[in-house]
Amino acid sequence: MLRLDALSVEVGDATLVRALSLAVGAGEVVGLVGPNGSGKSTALRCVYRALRPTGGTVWLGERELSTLSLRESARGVAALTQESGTEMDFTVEEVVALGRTPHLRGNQTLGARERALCRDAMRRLDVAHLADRGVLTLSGGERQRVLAARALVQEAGLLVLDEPTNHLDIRHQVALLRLLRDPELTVLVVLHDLNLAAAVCDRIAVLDAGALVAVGPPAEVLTAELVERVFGVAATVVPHPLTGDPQLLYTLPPESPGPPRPTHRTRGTRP
Ligand SMILES: Nc1ncnc2c1ncn2[C@@H]1O[C@H](COP(=O)(O)OP(=O)(O)OP(=O)(O)O)[C@@H](O)[C@H]1O
Repeated sequence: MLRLDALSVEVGDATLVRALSLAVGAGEVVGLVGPNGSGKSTALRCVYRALRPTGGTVWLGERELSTLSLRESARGVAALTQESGTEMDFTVEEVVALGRTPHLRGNQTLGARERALCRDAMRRLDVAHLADRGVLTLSGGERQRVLAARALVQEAGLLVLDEPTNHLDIRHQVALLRLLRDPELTVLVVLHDLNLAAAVCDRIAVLDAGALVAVGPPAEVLTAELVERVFGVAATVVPHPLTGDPQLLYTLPPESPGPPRPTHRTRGTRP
């Protein structure tokens, strides 16, 4: 469904993404993880056409992404990203309806089916009660859920999400990730929380310094050795008692002996 073929992004002397080859099959959820600055968002931006790669090819089904019109690619790829902002003072209902734009012609308005689709997405993302509110008045998590609803109603074959759980409380994180486990959806998602990634993803791809260093089912990829090597963190990996998914437990390392702290001066002891 989605295939990145030796995708590279170079800016000046820097290689942000290095010959990345990765496929996401129809109905699959693939997670992209890696340290800060490892190239995850950059790779994703090439998929939703915010950035033109300097090398390699993005295939959407049988078609090369760069040959599609913007309307065609908006029907094929829906994105929920850090760039999905809504600076205009639309209502929640209006913002969600914007997700249908790639399917409308000219000034065509939404039909009954489309309005029902929007209502359903708002219900699933728990924002129906906010329908008439201006998006600029929403909290960060509420706004993130509105943008997720907008991406869902786009009914694109492929959904790409960049840290979609940003701003969400744990109930809404779990609910949003649950929505991704829909056989109708093909998903490429950037996640920082490796435990949530293990719970939701069929496969996990690990980027380090722009290069793919591991890809496979969570239990094969999320080993203590990989987490130490890529993230520089000691983790204990245990199977989830109910699902068997790998879960990582972290302990804070002892504080390194830095310079001596200034001694606490108590009142009345000024020299
Ligand atoms: N236009 C640019 N020019 C130079 N460097 C850039 C440019 N855009 C991004 N970078 C750098 O490329 C690297 C990869 O950035 P990217 O946003 O893809 O990382 P990321 O893996 O998504 O990180 P994070 O986990 O912090 O969101 C970073 O070091 C970033 O500073």
